[in-house]
This record gives sequence, structure tokens and C-alpha cells, in this order.
Amino acid sequence: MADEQTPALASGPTTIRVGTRNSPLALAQAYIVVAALRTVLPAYSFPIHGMTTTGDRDQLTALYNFGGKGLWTTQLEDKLEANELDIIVHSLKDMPTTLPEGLVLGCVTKREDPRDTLVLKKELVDKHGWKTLADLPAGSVIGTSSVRRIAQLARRYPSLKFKDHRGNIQTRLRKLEEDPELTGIILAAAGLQRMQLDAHISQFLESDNGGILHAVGQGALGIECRSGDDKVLAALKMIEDKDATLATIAERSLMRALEGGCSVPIGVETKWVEPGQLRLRATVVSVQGTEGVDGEATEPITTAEQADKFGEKMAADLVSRGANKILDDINKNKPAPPPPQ
Ligand SMILES: NCc1[nH]cc(CCC(=O)O)c1CC(=O)O
Repeated sequence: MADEQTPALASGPTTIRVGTRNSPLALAQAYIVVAALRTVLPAYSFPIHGMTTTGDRDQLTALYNFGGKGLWTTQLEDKLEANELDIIVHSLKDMPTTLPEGLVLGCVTKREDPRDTLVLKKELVDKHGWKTLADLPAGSVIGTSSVRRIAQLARRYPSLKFKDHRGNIQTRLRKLEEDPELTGIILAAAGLQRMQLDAHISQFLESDNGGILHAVGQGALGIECRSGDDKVLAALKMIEDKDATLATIAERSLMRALEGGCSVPIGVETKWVEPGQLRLRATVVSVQGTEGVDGEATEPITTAEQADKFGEKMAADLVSRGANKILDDINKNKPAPPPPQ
């Protein structure tokens, strides 16, 4: 955090306009970022503009958007480019690894717990005392639409069944209780924690011993801005978290190098095993969970360039051991997007 304001922050307008999607989670995240900005820039104001995007309205098209071109983000980015907004707050995991020209990832803030969690149907917990995936009988149905989650869970728990499950977090929690077929659902810890819904969590899915790796960027917030906007960049620098930034740079460069969009089954985990020493684990799994290529390495990381190289190196290692075959199969079998309506 800067002790003194840079000249860019000390002069000119004192308003930073904040764009976000309109979902309860996105709004909660925008409030978190605005609260952090207020503590470092108390004289500034941060009006929040919520927007319902195509991705929110049309979940079918969004699902087909394997390439990660960001149906959830382009309309907000148009407003950023048109100077109608100054920053956009995103779940980093929903941000494409390549941004439109002229826009940059201005900062990554302190990361929440990046793990996935299991939320079990209350009635079944009360009746059977189930707590974890290992407690569930064969054939239990887990709701999730994430290929990454399904593929990894199927690999570890081959007797589970999966059912498509979408909507915002509140909707998913409601559908879990209402749908007689479902035993449980998988949700990111971070989203539940940010909305004080973490009492619903039955189990944190661990990464050890062939466990579940989370999505690239999961649990972190990414703030997008114009590349030449010195004032905003200086403000964002003050709320940046260095560890989260370097770790997510490595994760995103791994994904970029594998040309994976948000629906491609790449799981990762980054941990600072000691200060300046980053351990990166990654897995690329086939859609049915029958094949997988795993990687793990620890390197000294203190700069963005090193983090970027680390991710690329891991990607090359995974490819040399067969990850490209899995990704090619996925791209071959990718359904054509539905016609526009
Ligand atoms: N794809 C939706 C999405 N984007 C970010 C989060 C959770 C918050 C985060 O990972 O930062 C979620 C919900 C979920 O996966 O449970």
C-alpha cells in the first residue's frame, strides 16, 4: 500500500465509476472493492453501476461459449472503453485470459479461500448424517455444469452421477432443496463466504491425494481498467495483493498457454510454501474423467515475469505428457453454438 498519494491521484476528478454485473455475488464483490478503495482514498467517491449482461439473460448461449470470450463482460467493457465507467470488478475466474486492446487487469485484490465446496441437501444431512462425498451412496446425483468439476469428481468418485445445474448462487441453493433428484451441489467457497452463505458448506474439497483442483483465478477478484488511465491504475495499486497477483498470473499464463477457456477442464492450485516460493499444481482432465495429466512444481517467484514464465513452463510440461491430446479431443467434440435468437 502506498504511503503517499501519487500526483495522478492528488489532482483532477475524485470520482471512480465502478461497473459490475447485477447478480447478488457480483454486487457483493463490487461493495468489497469499493470498501477497500474508500479506506485508501477517503476523499473519493465510487458510484456503482450494475448491469444485466447477455450472459445473465441467455445462459444457453453462454454455456456454449467455450472459448471464454466473455459474454458476461463485453457489454461492461464497451462502457469502459466509452469512458462511461472507470473500473469493472470481476470474479477473476470469469475473466478471459486475454483482454481487449486498451484494457488491462489493473489489480488483483486479496484472495478468498479458492477451494470448491460440497453443499448437501439439508434433509439428507439431517436424515443420514452425511458430510462428505465419501459418505454418499453409489448413484448419488451432484448438480454442477462445470466440466472441470465433473471431470475431476468422476475420476475420483466414479459412482457419482451429475446433473446440469445453473443460475446464480441463491438460485442454485434453492434448486438443491427443491429438486428431488439432487443430493448435493458444488460451489466455490469464495462466493458463499462473500455473501455470508458459508453455513451451507458441508465439505471443503481438498486437493491432496488426487483431490479436486479449483478453477484458474477462483476466489480472487480482478479489476479491469483502461491501460492509459494513470489515476485509476495508481488507485488500484494501493489495494493490490502481491501474493494473489503473482499466483494468479502463473495460473492465467498456464491457462492461456493451453488455450483453455472457462469451460475447459483445467484445475489448478497455487500455494506459497514459504515466502517467495510458489508451488503450482495443475490437472487437465478429459470430459468423462477417464484420462488426466497432472503437474506439480515449486519455483522462486518474486516478479510478474517469473510468474508468467512459470505458468508457461507448466503448460509445456503438461502438453509434453499428453494434455494436448485431451484438449484436442474436447475441441473436436465441442458442439456448435446455437443460432442467435
Ligand atoms: N462461474 C460463476 C462463479 N464465478 C465466481 C464464482 C465464485 C467466486 C469466486 O470464485 O471468486 C462463481 C460461483 C461458483 O463457481 O460457485
